[in-house]
Amino acid sequence: MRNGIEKSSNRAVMNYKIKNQLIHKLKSRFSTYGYEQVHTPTFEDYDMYNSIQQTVNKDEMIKVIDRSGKVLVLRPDGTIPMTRLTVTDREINGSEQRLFYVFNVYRHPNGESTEKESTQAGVELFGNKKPEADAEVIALAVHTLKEIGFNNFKIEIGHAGFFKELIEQANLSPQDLQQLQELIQSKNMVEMEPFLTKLDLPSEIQEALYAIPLLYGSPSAVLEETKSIIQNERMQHILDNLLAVIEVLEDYDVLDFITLNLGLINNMDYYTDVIFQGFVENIGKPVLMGGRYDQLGKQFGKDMPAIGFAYEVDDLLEAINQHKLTDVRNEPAPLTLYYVAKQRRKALEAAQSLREQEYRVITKQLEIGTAEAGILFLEDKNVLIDETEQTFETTEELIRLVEKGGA
Ligand SMILES: N[C@@H](Cc1c[nH]c[nH+]1)C(=O)O
Repeated sequence: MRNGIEKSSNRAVMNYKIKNQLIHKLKSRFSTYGYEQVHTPTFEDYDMYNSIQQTVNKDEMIKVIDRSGKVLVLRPDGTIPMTRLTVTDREINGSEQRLFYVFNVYRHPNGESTEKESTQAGVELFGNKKPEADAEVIALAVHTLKEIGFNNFKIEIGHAGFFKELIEQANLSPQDLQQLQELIQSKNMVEMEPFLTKLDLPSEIQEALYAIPLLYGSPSAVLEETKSIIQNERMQHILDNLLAVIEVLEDYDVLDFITLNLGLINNMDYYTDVIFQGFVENIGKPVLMGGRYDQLGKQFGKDMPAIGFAYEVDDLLEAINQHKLTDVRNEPAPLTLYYVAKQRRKALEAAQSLREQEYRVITKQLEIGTAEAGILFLEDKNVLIDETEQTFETTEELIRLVEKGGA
């Protein structure tokens, strides 16, 4: 205990501090790639979400009704409002845009989680369709994960169009499609085989679908294997596109962190091309998700290619804790300044001067037994009690003592 420091940091304070430091780190890194921060409203028009295709699942949205009876929704996603903002804002409309955000999204939980509210920190790159843009955001994801201190992590890259292309030819019922997606996602090869047999598909489609969960691993090997199940030009185009992105990622020197996973399925409908998720060791769910969504802009009136990703900040924090990567910078605890009633004015003045100099100061009336250490304004003297006791007259003298003591 120095200068009346009360060991204050309780769990809530610590957790918030760690979260803030993480967010600060992400924001600074996003900025160094030229992304600029914007914000969108928390309450949004339900009809807007309802009127567009490729939207958030309606059951997941959290609705509220305003005084006029209008149905609003708590921001269920970042990418949709960011796209609308970019399309409709005349100032930023037109050219390439790099934007980022840190805000909460609200969804009715599905799966194990019970939280309706989660913090996302995401980037969106609008107006660029090139593989270089895809690689840029993926490289940024790698850069941030490395910087946080993870060594063992992977960005899994897949393609939203690849699976779609195959199932289009298979013509499945929604239930079968759902089940197939689950089997692919869990790589459940044992159940996959009888399931596919039952569907009675042309054999080349059946084989291709069966192969999807196995198209997983180092980019070069997967790209090679995938060649054998290419059914048409569109699939060839998808493969060429993935290869082009991988080549840029090679130049970013991040291939060690990349896995190709053609069975990857993201839970948002708006993805059209490359999709990806970030996984760190021993954490079962992805800490970041993203992909290209070139058709969303059209829904708001402008054809505009786009790619981005978002960290689930709370999941990322859990991973940081598990991997013991918290590095909370210990700021000096606040100084405590005690006074007897008669000296209150003097003490408050001194506190003010210290605060002007960015010290954190708590003031308290002195009661018997309260002050073992701290800055005391007593009847007959002012004294700084630390490991030693030192008296002082003026605020300047006090500041000198505090600086010397490294309080
Ligand atoms: N909005 C997506 C993540 C994302 C950002 N940009 C593109 N995708 C999600 O919540 O999963």
